[in-house]
Amino acid sequence: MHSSPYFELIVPIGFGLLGIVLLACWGVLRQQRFLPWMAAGYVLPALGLALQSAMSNAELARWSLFAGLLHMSGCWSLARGLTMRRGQGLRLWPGLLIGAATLLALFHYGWVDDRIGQRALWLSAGVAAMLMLPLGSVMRGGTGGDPLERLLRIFYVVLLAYSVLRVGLVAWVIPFEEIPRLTRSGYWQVLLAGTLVFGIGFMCILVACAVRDVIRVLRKERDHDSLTGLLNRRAFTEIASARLQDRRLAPWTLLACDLDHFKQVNDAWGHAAGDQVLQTVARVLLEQVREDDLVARFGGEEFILLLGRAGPEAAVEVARRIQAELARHHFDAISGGVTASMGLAPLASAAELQQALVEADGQLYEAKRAGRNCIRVLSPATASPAVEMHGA
Ligand SMILES: Nc1nc2c(ncn2[C@@H]2O[C@H](COP(=O)(O)OP(=O)(O)OP(=O)(O)O)[C@@H](O)[C@H]2O)c(=O)[nH]1
Repeated sequence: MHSSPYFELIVPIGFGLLGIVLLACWGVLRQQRFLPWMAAGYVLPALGLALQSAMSNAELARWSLFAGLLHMSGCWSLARGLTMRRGQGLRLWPGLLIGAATLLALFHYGWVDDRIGQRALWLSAGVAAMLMLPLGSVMRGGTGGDPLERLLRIFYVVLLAYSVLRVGLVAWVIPFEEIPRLTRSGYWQVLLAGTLVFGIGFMCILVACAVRDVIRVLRKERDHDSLTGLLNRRAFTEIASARLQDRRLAPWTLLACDLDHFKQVNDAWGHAAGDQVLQTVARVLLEQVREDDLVARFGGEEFILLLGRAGPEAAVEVARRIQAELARHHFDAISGGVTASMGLAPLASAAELQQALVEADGQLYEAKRAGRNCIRVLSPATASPAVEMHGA
């Protein structure tokens, strides 16, 4: 089996292009800082392969150190990119040690004692050892059932297994010393074909993961209030409509909560202190409700809660609890607690959501008019503002 010189060139060029695609993706997805490392993990070995493909065995001996450097630094970049993707670092010294040992061996078997088989063996072993560096980082933690993450892991494990297997093949199966020109041999052709197919697959998964991660971040930014991290109005409406389909969570009550005289907090302690109070209030609200309840900030100092498995009486209990907690809470940014007015409205289905928002807001307005720091509830039976309760 003899390889075509075109094929020998197509593979490194293909790899270089894949590296450029990764770089271009990084240009768009700037937060994905692992992408340039992965791009280097493609481009540097591609240069090494191109160099090797163009040479006779005698030339390979003289250039082996340089080609080895390209392969080693490329593999280290790949390892660095994979650990960075998992939000971890990669220590430099194990990579330096592996790289130095490999290059030393390549120098010896290229310049001192020219033995192509030994060079191939040491380079394969160096590549396998370098690719092992991110093993712990890639395999640690669950994939959360994410098919892309699982696929990425599988690809990495196959890449590692292949690079280890290659060390065995090179050591015991392939008679390198009898191959007149390594880069025209069947071994080289299979190596290039396998590397190309694998490289394309790996790159597709990497890009898909990067795009998916960016979409997740954008979606989070779209759905959440940047100051408190709570749901914003848009996301609240969307998620509440879906949650209201779940009959197991009935009955529901909508709770509108607005801090009293918040302008005075800003005026007395400054806007930054006001921001900190809003963040703390958001935490208090989340602490006082169940996990499947929804808490949103609709803007300013107004918060909306959807309470499940809570009729008006249970919801009033929650509102009282929140008021009591806000009053006694120690806020770092201001002295003393804050008070809040609350308006409650029951609802039976998603179709009633918009109406219930208006009603809860109406009750909140009533609570403000009644002197603040109190709770108003729209009675479900009479659909009129019936219950009046003063808070803590
Ligand atoms: N620090 C801070 N203040 C905000 C934010 N959004 C709105 N505010 C302030 O909240 C205050 C709301 O003032 P008002 O609407 O008069 O309400 P209030 O002073 O709480 O009075 P009542 O609601 O009637 O009890 C304004 O001073 C806004 O500038 C924010 O994100 N951070």
